[in-house]
Amino acid sequence: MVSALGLGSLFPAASSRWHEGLLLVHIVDNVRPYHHCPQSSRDFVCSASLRAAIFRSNLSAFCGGAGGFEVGLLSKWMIQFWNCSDFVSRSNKHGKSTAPLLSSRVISKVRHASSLDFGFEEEDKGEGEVEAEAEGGREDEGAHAELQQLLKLLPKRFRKELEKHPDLQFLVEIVMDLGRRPFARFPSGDWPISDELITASDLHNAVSWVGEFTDDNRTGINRTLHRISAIHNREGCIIGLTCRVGRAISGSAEMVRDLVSGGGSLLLMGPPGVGKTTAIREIARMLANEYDQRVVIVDTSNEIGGDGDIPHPGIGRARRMQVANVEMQHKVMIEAVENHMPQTIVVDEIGTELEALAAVTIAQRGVQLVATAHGMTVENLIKNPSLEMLVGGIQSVTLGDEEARRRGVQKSVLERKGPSTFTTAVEMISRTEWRSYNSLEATVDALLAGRPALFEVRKINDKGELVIANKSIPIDTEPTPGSTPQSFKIFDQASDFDRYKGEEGLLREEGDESMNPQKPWEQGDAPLLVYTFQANTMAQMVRALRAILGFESLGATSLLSEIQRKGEEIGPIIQMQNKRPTFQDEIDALEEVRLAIETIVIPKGQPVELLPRSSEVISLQSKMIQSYQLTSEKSGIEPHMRLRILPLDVQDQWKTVIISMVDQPQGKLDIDGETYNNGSAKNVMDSGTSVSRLPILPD
Ligand SMILES: Nc1ncnc2c1ncn2[C@@H]1O[C@H](COP(=O)(O)OP(=O)(O)OP(=O)(O)O)[C@@H](O)[C@H]1O
Repeated sequence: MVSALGLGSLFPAASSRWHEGLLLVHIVDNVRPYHHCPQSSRDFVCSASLRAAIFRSNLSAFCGGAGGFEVGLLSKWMIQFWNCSDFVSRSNKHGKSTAPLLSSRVISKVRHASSLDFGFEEEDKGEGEVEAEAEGGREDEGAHAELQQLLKLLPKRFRKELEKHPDLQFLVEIVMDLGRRPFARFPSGDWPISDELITASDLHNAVSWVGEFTDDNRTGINRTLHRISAIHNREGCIIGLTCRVGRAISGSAEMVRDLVSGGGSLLLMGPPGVGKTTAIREIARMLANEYDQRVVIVDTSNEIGGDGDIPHPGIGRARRMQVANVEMQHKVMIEAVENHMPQTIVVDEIGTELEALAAVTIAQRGVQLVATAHGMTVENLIKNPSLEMLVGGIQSVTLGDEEARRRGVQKSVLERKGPSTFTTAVEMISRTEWRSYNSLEATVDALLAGRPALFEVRKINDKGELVIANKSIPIDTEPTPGSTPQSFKIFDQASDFDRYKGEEGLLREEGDESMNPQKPWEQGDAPLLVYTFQANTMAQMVRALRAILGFESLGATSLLSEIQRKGEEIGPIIQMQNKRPTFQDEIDALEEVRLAIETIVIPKGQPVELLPRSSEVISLQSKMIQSYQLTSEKSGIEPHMRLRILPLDVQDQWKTVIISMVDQPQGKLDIDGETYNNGSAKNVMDSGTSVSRLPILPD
C-alpha cells in the first residue's frame, strides 16, 4: 500500500495536492501534460513513459488514505483517481467501518480501460515491448484484434464455440439475455451459440469490460468501434445486452463519392443495421483525408469515432466532438459550426425536431452536412412531423378554383415550404445496393404531387466498380392490399433498358441455342409495361395525369409521347391485353378522356395522346370527346390504336385547312372519322358548327 502523498515519489513527473476535500492531480510527463478533474472521476490513459514507470514499479494497484479520502491506482497501464463517491463503505461483522471498497461501477470502468490499453493478459510484457506498443498506438491493430475485444464480453464457455464459426469475421452482433441462450447475428441470420443459458453473473462480467452506459443505454469499448446496448428491468438492473461489432470499412463510401466530394449535403436512411454509421464514418474519413476538408463529427454515442477520448483511426483526420447525453446532440451540432470552423459536419441519427432544426441551421451557414436519419425512405421523412423540415418542410396550400382546375388537383394540396437541408438523399436498401435521389427537392416535389420520383440505383459490382442505373419509383408507393405495385420505367439510354431487362430476367443467356431470333417483347413473354395501372381507381388516373403534366412542365414532351419515342427504339412497350374490355376498362378510358381534357387540353391548349385502347373503347372515348365539342385523331392499329385529343387552337388550324381546301376541288379531310370533301368542308364552314364551338365542362 502506498499513500496518496507517495505518488510524487513514485512518479517524479507527477505531483498531487488536496483541494477542498477532493484530490486534484496534475501529471506532466515529457510528452504532454494530462489534467484530471477528480469531480468527474474520469479516467485517462497514461503516456508511454508513465506507463513504463508504473510497469517498473510492478504495482498492479495501490490504495492510500489521506484526510478521509481515498486515491487508487489500478492496473499497470491506467492511472485513476477517484473522489469519495466512487467508494462503497463497508463494515465488518462487528458493525465497525472498514476500509471502503471501490464501487463495482468504478472497477468495471478501470478494468475496461486498462484491458483495452494493453490487456490483462499482457502483464508479463517487458518495458521495451510496452513502449513499442504505446508508440505504435492502436492504429496498427487489425479488425481481428478489435473483434477479440468484443468477444471478451462473452463468457469463455461460449466464446470458444463462437470462435469456431467460419463466418466469425462477418459477425454483426452478440445477443445475451438473462435466462436465455446466447446467439450471434450474422448477415446470413441468427446462430445460437450454445444451449446453455445466460446467467446474471455472465451479464455482470460482460458489463465489467465496458464503459459506463449513457442515457441512451449504450456504451462502447475504449478505442474500438463496438457498440454495446443494454436492456434493463424495472429496477434498473441489466438483463440483456446487444453487442454490435463496429468496423471501419474502407471503400464503403465509394457509392456516394461523387455526391459528397463536390460539397453536396447527403442524408442516409435505411433499416437498422444496414450500415449507415459505417458509411458515414468512411465518408468522414474520405472527405478529411482525401479531400482535405475540415470535418467535424458530432458523435453522440461515440459510435462513429469509437469509445474513449482518442478517436479510432477509422475516422482519419476528421475531428470528433463527443456528446454528454443524447439530449445535447443538437447543441453540439451548433457548437461545432460556431467554434470549430468545419467545412463538413457528420452526424449520426437525426431523430428529433431540435436536431432537425440544428441541421437546417448548419445548412444555412453553408456547411456541408452528412447525416443519417430515422426512417427508411424519403416518404418516411415527409410524413415525419419532426423531420419534415429536413426536406424543406411541408405545408398545405389552398388553391383558388381557377388554379386548382388548371393543375387538375383538389383545392387543398401539399407543397414543399422551403429549400431542402440536403442536396441528396440515399436510401440504403442493403450494404451493396443504395438508391440515390440526387435532387432531394425535386424528389419531394414529385412525391407530393403524386408524380414518380427519379432515382439512381447504385451498386458495386464484382470488380468493385460502381454501377449506376436510372430508375423512377412507382407513382403509388403504397399499393392497396392485394394489388401489385405499379411500374413506371423510363430509360434514358438503350443500355439502361438492357440493364433493366437483365435485372428483370428478360434477357436470355447469350449463345442459348433455343433463343428465338425474335425480340423478347415480340414473343409475347416479356412485355415491358411502361405505365400500368394495377388498381383501376380514379386516384391512379389522377396521378398518372399529373405525371404527364409534370413531364410537360419540365419542358419535355408529354409522357406518352416520351414513351412512344422510347417505344420506337425498344419495340412495342405497352402490351394490350387481348380480351374484351371490361366495364372497368371503359370507365377508366372515359375518365382518362375527362381528365386529359380538363387538365391539359382545355386549360393548357395542348393536345393529349391517350393510352392505346381497343376499338370498342376508342369509339366510346371519341363520343365523349365530341360531348366536350372537341375533336380527336386516331392513330395506330390494334393493339396500339389510340386517340389524340386536339385543343381548340389546333381546331382553328383545321379551320384554316378547310378554308384552303375550299379552293381545292379534290381536297379531302378526315375529322372524327368522317371524310369531308371540298363541298362538305364548305358546308361545315357555312354552318359554323365544326370548328368554332366553345368547350363546355360537364358538371
Ligand atoms: N460495407 C460493409 N461491409 C461489411 N460489414 C458492414 C458494412 N457496413 C456495415 N457493416 C457491419 O454491419 C453492422 C451494422 O452496421 P452499422 O452499425 O453501420 O449499421 P447502422 O445502419 O448504422 O445500424 P443502426 O441503424 O442500428 O445504428 C456492423 O457490424 C458493421 O460492422
